[in-house]
Amino acid sequence: MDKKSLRKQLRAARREHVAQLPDAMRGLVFRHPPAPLLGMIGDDAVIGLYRAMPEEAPTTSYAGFFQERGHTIALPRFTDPAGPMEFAYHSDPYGETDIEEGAFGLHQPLSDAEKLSPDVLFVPLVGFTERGERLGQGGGHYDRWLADNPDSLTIGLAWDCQKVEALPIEPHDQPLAAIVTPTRLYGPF
Ligand SMILES: Nc1nc2c(c(=O)[nH]1)N(C=O)[C@@H](CNc1ccc(C(=O)N[C@@H](CCC(=O)O)C(=O)O)cc1)CN2
Ligand SMILES: Nc1ncnc2c1ncn2[C@@H]1O[C@H](COP(=O)(O)OP(=O)(O)OP(=O)(O)O)[C@@H](O)[C@H]1O
Repeated sequence: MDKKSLRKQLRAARREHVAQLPDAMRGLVFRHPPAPLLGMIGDDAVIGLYRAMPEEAPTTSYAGFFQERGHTIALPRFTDPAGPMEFAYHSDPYGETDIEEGAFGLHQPLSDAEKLSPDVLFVPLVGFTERGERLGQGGGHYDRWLADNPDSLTIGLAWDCQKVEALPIEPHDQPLAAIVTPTRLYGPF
């Protein structure tokens, strides 16, 4: 199946899965990274997160967790929707006073927030394989950023229903170091 059809099918599966999740479950999943991954994250690591859309794996608990441990948190930011994605300092994951609406309807750090280069990057997925291949929204934003920043530790967050046997991987597709779902850790590879 091509990427476009796969995205359509996987977004529908994700939507249905999240719609049937009991409210009480939402706060219990993705609380903090599994121990094998935490052991790979240095105390000084800058942590790149994303502001989850309702159907994506939630990141609120990870933001609180890393903030409490003294990590610097960064979020994606676009100065121009047609331009590259960058990451910038997110100082207030609890109060969310330092973000505004940006490209793609997503909330992002203010334009004067310091630009940062995350050492560890948690990325949203549309689909993944158990070998660490990923399918994203199709903008190429993460693929491009990862091509320019090959040393970052890249970890996908996804629901179990987003796993597929195979993806039509292209040369520019950047693999993940690990994937976390509510029931499994795939990798680290
Ligand atoms: N929460 C979140 N933040 C993110 C991303 C993401 O996938 N999720 N990105 C990933 O690159 C970057 C923004 N790029 C994006 C590129 C395309 C679409 C997009 O096509 N959105 C669809 C709706 C998708 C859906 O229904 O799930 C749209 O606008 O029609 C979204 C974000 C950085 N921040
Ligand atoms: N390193 C790169 N340099 C230039 N163009 C790139 C690069 N990586 C990806 N692209 C372009 O971005 C577009 C989207 O790529 P693709 O469909 O693989 O995105 P994706 O798997 O959904 O991942 P992403 O989350 O990165 O958007 C493609 O047209 C691709 O050619």
